[in-house]
Amino acid sequence: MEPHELIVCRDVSLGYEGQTVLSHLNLTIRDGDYLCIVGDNGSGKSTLLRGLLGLLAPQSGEILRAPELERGAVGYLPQQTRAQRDFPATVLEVALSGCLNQKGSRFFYTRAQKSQALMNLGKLGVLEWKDKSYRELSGGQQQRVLLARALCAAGRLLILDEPITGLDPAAAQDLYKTLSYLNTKEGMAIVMVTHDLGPALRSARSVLHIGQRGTFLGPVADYLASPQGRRFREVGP
Ligand SMILES: Nc1ncnc2c1ncn2[C@@H]1O[C@H](COP(=O)(O)OP(=O)(O)OP(=O)(O)O)[C@@H](O)[C@H]1O
Repeated sequence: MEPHELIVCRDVSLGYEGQTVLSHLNLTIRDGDYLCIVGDNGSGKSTLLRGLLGLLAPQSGEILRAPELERGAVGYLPQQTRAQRDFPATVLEVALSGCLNQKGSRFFYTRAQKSQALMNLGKLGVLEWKDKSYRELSGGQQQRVLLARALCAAGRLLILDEPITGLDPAAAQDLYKTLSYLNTKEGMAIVMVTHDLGPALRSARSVLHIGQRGTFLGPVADYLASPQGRRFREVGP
């Protein structure tokens, strides 16, 4: 792998127990990339994220990861479930749990990890709630805390699975602004699965569209001119 490459998928097929969901995918994620993954329900977007994260082994082909990602330095914002919304911990504890991968066998978080968690809560504009109970926050507020948590884990890459689900338009716009800031000012690579194409594509650089009639991978402008992208334009916002 080249030094600026984070994840390289070579001719990768992914699926479950004999069923192949994605076939022969070639994809490279590099430092500073901002990739949106789009496609119909059930097309395999979350499956691909599992592959990128190393949670699902490819059926064929190979997925290479930069060494620091192998050690867990990926920020991951999964789709939220109802049960997670009720998590009994303070906002700071939730953010700090993003540092778990770096904690090793130590029982306590270090002072540096606490400062990092506080800094990330500050970046997301939720520092004032640090001692509040997480379960008492609204969905949008919780999403910001979870993004701060993901940032605690992220070295160079953030992976997000439908991050604006349940957010009102203003909260969604705030989230996109934050992601743009992290990408352009801090050089964080972002890979995001979304159904919210219009606003998402305004900040993304490239698109992977997984469709029944084949995949598209390329810059946003080329996507919008492609058959898949044109279809989206007809039905999109
Ligand atoms: N753990 C699993 N075991 C077996 N099959 C699965 C599993 N997870 C997903 N699938 C199947 O893999 C296919 C792709 O699912 P996936 O969740 O990756 O799609 P998606 O594009 O993320 O969908 P959505 O837009 O609805 O979130 C579906 O047919 C689904 O039923």
